Amino acid sequence: METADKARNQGSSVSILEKNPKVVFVLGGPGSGKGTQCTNIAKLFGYTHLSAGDLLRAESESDSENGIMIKNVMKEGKIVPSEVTVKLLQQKMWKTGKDKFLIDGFPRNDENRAAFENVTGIEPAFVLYFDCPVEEMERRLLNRNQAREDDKIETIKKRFKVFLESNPPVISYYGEKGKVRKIDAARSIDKVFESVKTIFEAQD
Ligand SMILES: Nc1ncnc2c1ncn2[C@@H]1O[C@H](COP(=O)(O)OP(=O)(O)OP(=O)(O)O)[C@@H](O)[C@H]1O
Ligand SMILES: Nc1ccn([C@@H]2O[C@H](COP(=O)(O)O)[C@@H](O)[C@H]2O)c(=O)n1
Repeated sequence: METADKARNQGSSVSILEKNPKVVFVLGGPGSGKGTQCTNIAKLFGYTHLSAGDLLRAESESDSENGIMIKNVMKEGKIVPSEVTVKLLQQKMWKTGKDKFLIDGFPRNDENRAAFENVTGIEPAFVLYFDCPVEEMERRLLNRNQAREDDKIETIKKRFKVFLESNPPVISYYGEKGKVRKIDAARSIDKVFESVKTIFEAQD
């Protein structure tokens, strides 16, 4: 097998680095609007949108050895071990063949952050942080289509608790590096996107 093919199969970090990818982490609580805004950013600015939650949901439905473990962790609103999530992201990044990524819902905690940087050697260009009050996020999640098992109120409460405990260290870490772009996400989708656009126009 050719080296590049091997690397592609293994999700090798060396191969990803060859592309010198630009990565933007997109953070915010459950229901803050990350996915909605990422769809718009991807369209307008040509980024590839990768949602850590979507990758984990897909993996949980597969026959993989991790499937049941992931399902159970997600049902409890907890954070899946970093090596699992980083591997999924790494493989997906390589398979797309693209070099500009929005990574939505990652890093969820400091362990996620360190694992990604250690394994891939990639530092984000910046971190978009959608700041939204819990009450508004709860309203949005309960009004979403109720297609996700973790959008039941019991799991929503657990997800908020985990977010409130785990997100601040990540924001502090990147804040000290001057990489956090905080956005008031408690406004309409269009208003939030106006702020988002200003940030990306200044970067690209
Ligand atoms: N600014 C907004 N104002 C009102 N509703 C919004 C806004 N942004 C997103 N929504 C709606 O709120 C719900 C949650 O949005 P979205 O899925 O984008 O959030 P998220 O941060 O990706 O959530 P999760 O982390 O749970 O995946 C969706 O139904 C979406 O249509
Ligand atoms: N880095 C991550 C991201 C997500 N999870 C798990 O997935 C759930 C849903 O995530 P969304 O971003 O789609 O809301 C989340 O509650 C976690 O259980 C994770 O473990 N690690």
